[in-house]
Amino acid sequence: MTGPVLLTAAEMGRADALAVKSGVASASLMERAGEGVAAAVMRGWSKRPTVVLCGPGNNGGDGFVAARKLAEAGWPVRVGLLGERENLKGDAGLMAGLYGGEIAPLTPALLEGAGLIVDALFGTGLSRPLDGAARAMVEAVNAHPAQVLAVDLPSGIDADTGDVAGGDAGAAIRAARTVTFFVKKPGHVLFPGRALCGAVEVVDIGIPFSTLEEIRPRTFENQPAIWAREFLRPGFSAHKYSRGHAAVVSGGRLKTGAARLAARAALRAGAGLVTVLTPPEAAAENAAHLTAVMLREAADAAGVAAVLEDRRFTAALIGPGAGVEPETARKTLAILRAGAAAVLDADALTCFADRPEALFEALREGDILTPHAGEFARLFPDIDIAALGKLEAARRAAARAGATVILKGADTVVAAPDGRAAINVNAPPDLATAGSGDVLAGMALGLRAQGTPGFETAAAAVWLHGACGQAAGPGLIAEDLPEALPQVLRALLTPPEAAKDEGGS
Ligand SMILES: NC(=O)C1=CN([C@@H]2O[C@H](COP(=O)(O)OP(=O)(O)OC[C@H]3O[C@@H](n4cnc5c(N)ncnc54)[C@H](O)[C@@H]3O)[C@@H](O)[C@H]2O)[C@@H](O)CC1
Ligand SMILES: [K+]
Repeated sequence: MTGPVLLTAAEMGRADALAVKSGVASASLMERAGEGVAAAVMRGWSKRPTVVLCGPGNNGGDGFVAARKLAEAGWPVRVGLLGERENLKGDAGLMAGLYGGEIAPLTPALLEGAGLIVDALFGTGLSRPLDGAARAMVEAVNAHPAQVLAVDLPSGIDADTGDVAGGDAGAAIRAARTVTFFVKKPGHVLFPGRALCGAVEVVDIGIPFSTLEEIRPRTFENQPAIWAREFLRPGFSAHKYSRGHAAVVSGGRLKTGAARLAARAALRAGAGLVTVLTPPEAAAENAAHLTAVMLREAADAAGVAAVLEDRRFTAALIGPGAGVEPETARKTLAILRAGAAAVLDADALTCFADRPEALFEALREGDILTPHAGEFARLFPDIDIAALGKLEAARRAAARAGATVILKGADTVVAAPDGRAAINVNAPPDLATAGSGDVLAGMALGLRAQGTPGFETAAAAVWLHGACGQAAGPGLIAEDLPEALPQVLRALLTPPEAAKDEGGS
């Protein structure tokens, strides 16, 4: 599997070294990288005055190659360099020599009359926030009307976190397009990096894919390829009992909607049976709104435990609408002791804020936690998302909890306790609406109830949730999302050949 693999800066360095070890010349990697950039320029824009901004490392080396290729094609090119020409080392020094044209100092005056700017200041080697001449240049570029093509990454973006180095006080290029090499980096898919990249193109520079066998990447773009879609299709011998029985714990009388939303999503995601466990005082309210979803009373933690003694329950969800009272923590622990797989959301997470260890001790590997950033901070107060980035924070949290963590947001990160992580890219902003998270938890519940492992369940649920958001479109409300699942699943499970037949008949 290579398509959805993401490599960190360190892993990319290893890929580079392994390629060279296998006999690929390092200068040829840079030559092809720069060639790819020049080709993208010529494909993307008509001929116009182009300014190439080169940095002091190999990103700048790619810039010199691109400038040479553009000049050879008759493009009017100007090159600016951060630092001194004689300080360029290795392949970058070589490529600066081969460029042959004038190399100007890096000042905003370079941009006068530019119709296009190629940003080759920094790539995966960025090691601190931009300052001095680099920062002044980046600010001038962002204020300039010409579009920007970024080489590898928009300069200022951290390849591993997608953050602007230095945070709000830092600076980074805003690009219309980004050309990267071999495979994408996490910084291309995590915000704000994702937004600053514009359209991302991946260019093959001759690094053999066999290097991935040695690197064993653990970070992926969340695509169906990473969670083999077979589990979404019931086998021919399936019956409702073989597809799992999911339980959803309902909140009190005025907070029952969240559980019903989740229950419906679980049923649509393929759980054979779904039962809402309701406090007696909310039974009438729940009963009035349920049809295919079943209903049982469970007054408290003991009641939940009693229902789940029936081992045909394969998974249970608590959190949506649950309330942060101590009884929610007791019910959560009852679920974890019962042996069914657990999906814990919202209040079921927050109610452990004062004693997270009690929760972590009870969790098992297949369990799933679905915090947003606020819930995450309450449960993992010493894992600082702002300092570590979402990816590393989610990874540490999953290792700490011993369960899969879905750290929700526009770029939701799914992390497993074994170190695997997936970054989601298909969620439209329309999903930021009341009840949307309840539906996601329900989708995870429905998949987990069928025996799908925790990480695959979580990644698939997040992707399906995003796809349902796209299918429902602008104006969507949470109720629309489970209803969009059949069309999303049909598209996902229809082989391309059959889809052609359907379209053509
Ligand atoms: N790894 C690979 O396989 C390949 C990498 N290539 C290019 O090489 C790049 C990585 O090259 P490098 O490792 O040389 O790193 P960069 O070129 O990204 O930058 C490193 C240089 O900038 C300095 N620096 C870092 N942050 C700075 C800051 N904030 N202000 C001022 N100076 C700063 C460093 O001290 C170093 O001199 C990639 O992004 C890519 O563009 C390509 O040539 C093709 C092959
Ligand atoms: K760059």
